[in-house]
Amino acid sequence: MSGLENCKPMSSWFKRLDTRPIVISGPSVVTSEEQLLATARELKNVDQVKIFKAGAWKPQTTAKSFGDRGLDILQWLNQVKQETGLLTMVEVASPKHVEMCLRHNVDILWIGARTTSNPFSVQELASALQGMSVPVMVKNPINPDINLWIEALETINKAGISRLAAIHRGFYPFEKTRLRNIPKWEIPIELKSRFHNLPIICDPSHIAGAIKYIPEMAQKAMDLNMDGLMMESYSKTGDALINQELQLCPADVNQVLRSLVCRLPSIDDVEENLLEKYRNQIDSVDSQLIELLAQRMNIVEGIGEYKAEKNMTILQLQRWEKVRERGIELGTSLGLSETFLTQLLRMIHKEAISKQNEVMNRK
Ligand SMILES: O=C(O)C(=O)C[C@]1(C(=O)O)C=C[C@@H](O)C=C1
Repeated sequence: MSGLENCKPMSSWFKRLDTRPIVISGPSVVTSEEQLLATARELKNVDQVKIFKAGAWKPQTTAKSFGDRGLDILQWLNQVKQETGLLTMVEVASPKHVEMCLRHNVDILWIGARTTSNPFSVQELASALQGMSVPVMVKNPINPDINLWIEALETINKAGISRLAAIHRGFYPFEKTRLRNIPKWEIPIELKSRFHNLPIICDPSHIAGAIKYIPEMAQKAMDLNMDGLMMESYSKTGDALINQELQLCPADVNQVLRSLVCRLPSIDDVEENLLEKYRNQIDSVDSQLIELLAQRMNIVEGIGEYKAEKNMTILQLQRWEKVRERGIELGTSLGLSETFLTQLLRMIHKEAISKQNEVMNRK
């Protein structure tokens, strides 16, 4: 593990945040004071919701309406805070936003996906945050670029922010998929394995893009041991301007939360010995798998030398087809999925080709 070691667990950010999952909810865009307050009042009745979020400045609005509207919303949010006791959270995209939020006692700031994608904007925000202690959450960039995400988190952290978390909201899909954003769960998993202390929140609303997929995405986030959920919601008494298709009403947020199964990250009793036993078995099988792969690559190198001598091409399509068919037949008969086998064999073949390339280039 390196960097971001000083990140504090969310339970220490504010007293109220000692639950799991920590739930953040609120409207994507604020249409009116009544809608904002009605949503907050209804969310107050949802036990697990601790943080009320609202977009005070949205890229959809015109430049002129930014400042005026933002200021109103920040004042309404103060009212929400006093009336409901919920913590408040606002997206910031410029130093001016940071300054206004801090002046109006917003509890938590978040940096949106589009801003994270731009290191210059992140640096400007970091300069505005220098010396402040406000907690900040950083959404993943639009593209599945983990380094860009890490760079943004580290830039904010270096400005002195240790109450820092990442928000996984999925990635822009180049092809149309069932979900609005491609989750690429391996990216937040990689982030967590590199930075153990960094809390990660999942935004199932933006990943799902449709209400019917939100529970499935929220459950997946829980199974990956994420710290919390950020869900779009609005009171039916008001109209949601944008993202209607993914906004739940507070009662539905409650429903999603109640249907979640929150499994424990580890257990301390006897069963842990059983888990330890399974893990030892896995370690031993993994070692064998890797040794066998190394053996296979040695043989592949031998074939590479033979091919170099006989002036044969590296790629042997007919043979590769046979290898693939044989592997899939054996694997599926043993209960492995065809997709998994196809990917695995393809990777092995790719590595074999690059090994033989090395051999040929050595000659
Ligand atoms: O059989 C060969 O000619 C090999 O080099 C081995 C191998 C493989 O990895 O199985 C690698 C490359 C070929 O395209 C076909 C098969």
